[in-house]
Amino acid sequence: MKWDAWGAEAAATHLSADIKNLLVGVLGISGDPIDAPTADQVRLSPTRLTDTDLDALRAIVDAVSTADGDRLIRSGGKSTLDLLRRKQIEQAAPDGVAIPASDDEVHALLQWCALSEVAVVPFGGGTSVVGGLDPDSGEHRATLSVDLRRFDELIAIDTVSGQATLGAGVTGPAAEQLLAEHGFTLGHFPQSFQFATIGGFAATRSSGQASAGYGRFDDMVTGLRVVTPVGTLDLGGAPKTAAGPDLRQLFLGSEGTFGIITQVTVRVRRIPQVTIGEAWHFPDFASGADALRAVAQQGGGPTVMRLSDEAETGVNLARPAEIGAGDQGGARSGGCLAITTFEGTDDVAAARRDLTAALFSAAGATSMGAEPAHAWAHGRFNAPYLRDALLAIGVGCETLETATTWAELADTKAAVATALTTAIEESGSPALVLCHISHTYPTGASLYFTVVYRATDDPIGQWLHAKSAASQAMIDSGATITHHHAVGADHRPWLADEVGDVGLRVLRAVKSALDPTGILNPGKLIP
Ligand SMILES: Cc1cc2nc3c(=O)[nH]c(=O)nc-3n(C[C@H](O)[C@H](O)[C@H](O)COP(=O)(O)OP(=O)(O)OC[C@H]3O[C@@H](n4cnc5c(N)ncnc54)[C@H](O)[C@@H]3O)c2cc1C
Repeated sequence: MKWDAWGAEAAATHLSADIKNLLVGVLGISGDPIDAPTADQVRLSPTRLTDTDLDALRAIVDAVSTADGDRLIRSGGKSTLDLLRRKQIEQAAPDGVAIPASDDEVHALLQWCALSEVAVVPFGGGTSVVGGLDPDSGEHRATLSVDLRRFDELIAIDTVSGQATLGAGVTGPAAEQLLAEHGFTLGHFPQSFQFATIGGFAATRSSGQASAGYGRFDDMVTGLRVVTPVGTLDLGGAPKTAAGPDLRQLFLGSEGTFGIITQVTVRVRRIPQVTIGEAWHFPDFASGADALRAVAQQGGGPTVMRLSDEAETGVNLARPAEIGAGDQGGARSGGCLAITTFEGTDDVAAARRDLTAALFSAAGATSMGAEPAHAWAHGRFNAPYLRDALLAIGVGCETLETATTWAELADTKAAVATALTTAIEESGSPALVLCHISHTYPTGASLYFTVVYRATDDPIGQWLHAKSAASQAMIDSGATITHHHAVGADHRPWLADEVGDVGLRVLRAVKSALDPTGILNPGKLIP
């Protein structure tokens, strides 16, 4: 993973001259590259760990570093805010990095940190988009990034029950590869799939693009091992239990503030025999949303089901390589694009497709065939590279998401889009706001927004203003502050609105029981 951008070096996207000219015309940018330091030019805050600290840490773990390169790569996640910070000369970073290899080492590290007043930021794939990896030391004297990459094994697989235990540091592709050797799949494909980890998915309640068929990551988890400063919990076992509240739920979404997840047991499924892709054209977003609701409420439908609004359809966001080439490559004008996939045996996938097609057709959809769905599947992990190319020429680009009930969906979409547009326009730039329905449930859906605008001389302040307006609009319209990106530092000011004062007291009580000195991920999740 690059330190200042998304993804692998070789996979960078370069904007075509046509797109650049379009952006110059629409946003009024110059098109020239903006200033950004190389890694060598960045000045990190000096480490506050002493030689005595490092000796103590190295007695616990053999991989401990205070090298600038190791600290820089773990100094944040991959939100636009993070990437804008990476363009500054002076940057904050954790004071050191430790890479433990066993539960015992994690426990010893936590105990040493608690005694030594050193904060701990658990680090998975480094793909947080909510400030979950900010090197915040809180009340403590230093910050240690604890990287889980050595927890990289398939620990066990039970092919009879359909469940597998994976180390927290296993990445998305590694998990699929390890499970495929036994004929199974996890079916969790967030856009950050290539770099994010099993532990990170659990810690943030991640949701993947195939959630209509496989569920969210928290639906897949059957067991967890969590190491805390006061001891280790092994949770899960029986498929369901009435033995009191489900403690696994305390740790799903705990974002490294209650403990470090070292193993996750997940429900896995046999690799499907076939996957059919099909795209659909709806006359407008309202009819498309009604159709997705009908399918989600009926059940037995697609594995992937998403609907772009008119603006997103118009700019071709489903095909990052062809942005601006006209909707669906010019095949149709107006309306909205929906993408579906269906899995199973030949018969099951076909039956699921037919059930969905009947409801879609009744809502005015026409099939566009398989090709646009294949194009989406082919390019679905590429869009984040585009953001880097935009930021490099002074175009702001960020995504944010929420979820609400079907009854409130249209109002929430309008409120968030208006808040974003108004806030960006107040900064002096036009705003292009795109949206799609990314995850569906019988009772509601998540809305995923992309906003593109001209960055000002204060791009961080500009984005914080827009993000704050959008977050407030979500809360005011009764939607959640986050459907799957988590809370981190960025959404923390709105958590009280979401869970109430008593809810916050419960979370604080749990934290103080598990982490009495408050070393775990200060400044995240709990205000
Ligand atoms: C381009 C892009 C696309 C994305 N698309 C999606 C998407 O489609 N769906 C989605 O759900 N999310 C998405 N995300 C957000 C992000 O990928 C998820 O939140 C992911 O689950 C984070 O996993 P990670 O391993 O990278 O964790 P990190 O980013 O390393 O950490 C995330 C948080 O969890 C904590 N943490 C990490 N590992 C552990 C552990 N083992 N124990 C305890 N705490 C831990 C960290 O301290 C941090 O607070 C996207 C992000 C980017 C940059």
